[in-house]
Amino acid sequence: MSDAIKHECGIALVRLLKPLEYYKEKYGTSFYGIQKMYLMMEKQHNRGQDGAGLASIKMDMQPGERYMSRVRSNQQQPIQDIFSQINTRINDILKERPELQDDVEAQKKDLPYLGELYLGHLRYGTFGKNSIESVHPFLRQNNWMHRNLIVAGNFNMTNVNELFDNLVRLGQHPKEKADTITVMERIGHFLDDEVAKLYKKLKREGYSKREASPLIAEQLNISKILKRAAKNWDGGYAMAGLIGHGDAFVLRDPAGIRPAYYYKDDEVVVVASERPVIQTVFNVDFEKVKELSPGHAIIVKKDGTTKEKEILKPLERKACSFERIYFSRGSDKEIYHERKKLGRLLFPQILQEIDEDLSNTVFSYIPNTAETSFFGMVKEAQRHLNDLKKEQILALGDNITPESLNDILQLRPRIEKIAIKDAKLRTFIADDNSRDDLVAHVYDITYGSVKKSDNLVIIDDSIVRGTTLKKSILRILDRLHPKKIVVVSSAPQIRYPDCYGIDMARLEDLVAFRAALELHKDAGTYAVVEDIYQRCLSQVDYTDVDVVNVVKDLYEPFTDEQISAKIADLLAPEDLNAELSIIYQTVDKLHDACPKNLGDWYFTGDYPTPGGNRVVNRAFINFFEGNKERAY
Ligand SMILES: O=P(O)(O)OC[C@H]1O[C@H](OP(=O)(O)OP(=O)(O)O)[C@H](O)[C@@H]1O
Repeated sequence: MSDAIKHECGIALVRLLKPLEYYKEKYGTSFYGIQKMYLMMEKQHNRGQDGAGLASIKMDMQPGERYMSRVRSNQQQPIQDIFSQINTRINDILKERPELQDDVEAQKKDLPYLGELYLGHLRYGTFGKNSIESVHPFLRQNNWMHRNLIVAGNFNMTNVNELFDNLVRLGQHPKEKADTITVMERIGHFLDDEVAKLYKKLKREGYSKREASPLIAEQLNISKILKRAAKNWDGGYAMAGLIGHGDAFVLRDPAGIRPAYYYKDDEVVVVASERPVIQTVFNVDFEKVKELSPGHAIIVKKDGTTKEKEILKPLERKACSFERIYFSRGSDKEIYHERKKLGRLLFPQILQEIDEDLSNTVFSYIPNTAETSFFGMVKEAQRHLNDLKKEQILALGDNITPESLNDILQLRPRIEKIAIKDAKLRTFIADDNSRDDLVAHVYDITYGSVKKSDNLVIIDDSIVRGTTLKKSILRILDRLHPKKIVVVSSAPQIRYPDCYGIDMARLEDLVAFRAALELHKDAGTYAVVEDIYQRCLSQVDYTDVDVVNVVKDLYEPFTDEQISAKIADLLAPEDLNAELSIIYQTVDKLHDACPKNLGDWYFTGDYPTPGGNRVVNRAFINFFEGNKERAY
């Protein structure tokens, strides 16, 4: 599997429950659905910037009339690109045929993309080629309406090879080994099977082929299809699909690794990867947007009946904590508080690192995601200073004077905007090849904000490969000549690869892993590396449930602090003048801050699905053998 595409990361689904005339009447436009899709996708651009795609379905069309459309783009600004393609096509037709302007029925017939059901996708494709073929949604077409399948997902499977072999065993001949194709073909296979069974049943009941078609669509049991299709999936996913006649579904993985939220009223059913997107676009309160339960699917039948159904037995909930720390937009009510708390909880470690010298310390953050945890960190600094002030004021007793009081009250945390990000891009989700150069040039600095006697505390949400620090931030901070730079990470040390959708694939890319290797070299215990390799090899033929993550043993002898100190050594440019230290969040405090998202495999090595242990050991084998392939 050398060039498969991974990390498909944002979905949006809209089902309009009323006829298009209703929206024209109420909202002044029959393009209501398209407009909402644009907003839903735009507001999730944090989840993927390499590609975007949209598919639409018109319901109840006559034979010979087009009812499915799809548009995809892998251009620079893919969301804008697909919607400008849609607008151009629609406007061109409207210009030629102005009589369509107010005739919704004719519009639906003759304008592309104008339908009742929409599925959008944003692609975060950090691996493999960014060709248009890798952009979702994917189509599996057929002349029977109810056999058409459109799939888009935020997912990553750890057992693609096994799933592929299963398809071959079914007699299929898949054109690619990529998990998207594998997953779609699997759903497609059971869709076909279900359709065939229904047809047989209806035939027995005396229906003709033509009469059977709408009845098949009506009786199609989506949850049964999903149960059979997803039985052997091992991974993290929010898998969305549309069926040609108008059924729709979104299925979430049983450990709840990938996120999915939905909202329903009498006009729409909406599903998205992030809650605030739905809140803003449909103007609804936090409480009205539901989280899709792990192992469940939301299924919207063509007649509008909407149900959340258990498809797979839920596993222990391990929702991805990196969603909360970095990946999601921080505008969600809960995520906003969680990020602030992450910053707050780091303050005691920071205070120690700066010898409690708050007068000579400037606080700042690396834009953009860390801004919220910065607020939390500063609020805690304020609270700490208030306690100090209280003590000092009380200690003054009768000697209190306006001047002495003033001196005390003047104490406050010094905060500055130090680092500036020139581009709106998220570098982490930029594709591997261009990232280093991007990181090196994307940040700039505010001069004149730090004195030579100052500590500079700068918080970032995560230090993964350390590229942002090494290639850019540390050098530019050093130009301000602080005495000491303290980099604070609101995430714990990332020690293990992710295999469920966030791009942390190669062990040797992770700076914590490189630090552990160096510590073993220093301690004369590097032989453990070969030993771990041998133990990884010895498990290659085990079934997934029996595999143990032996890479944990690499970190076992060292404390978090030792690893952090070594990371600082590795990341400090040789000519750095300031003293450098790095502080990471602890895993316990992360859980305290984000209690609903306890998925922490990249920090702890505790994978929520059996496939994870195989992946981490494979990643170690790849590292040891100098094999640049990804482990899943
Ligand atoms: O250690 P590294 O491998 O360099 O990765 C971590 C960095 O990448 C992310 O920035 P990004 O530019 O993606 O996004 P942001 O502006 O939203 O923080 C993140 O916020 C860290 O700064």
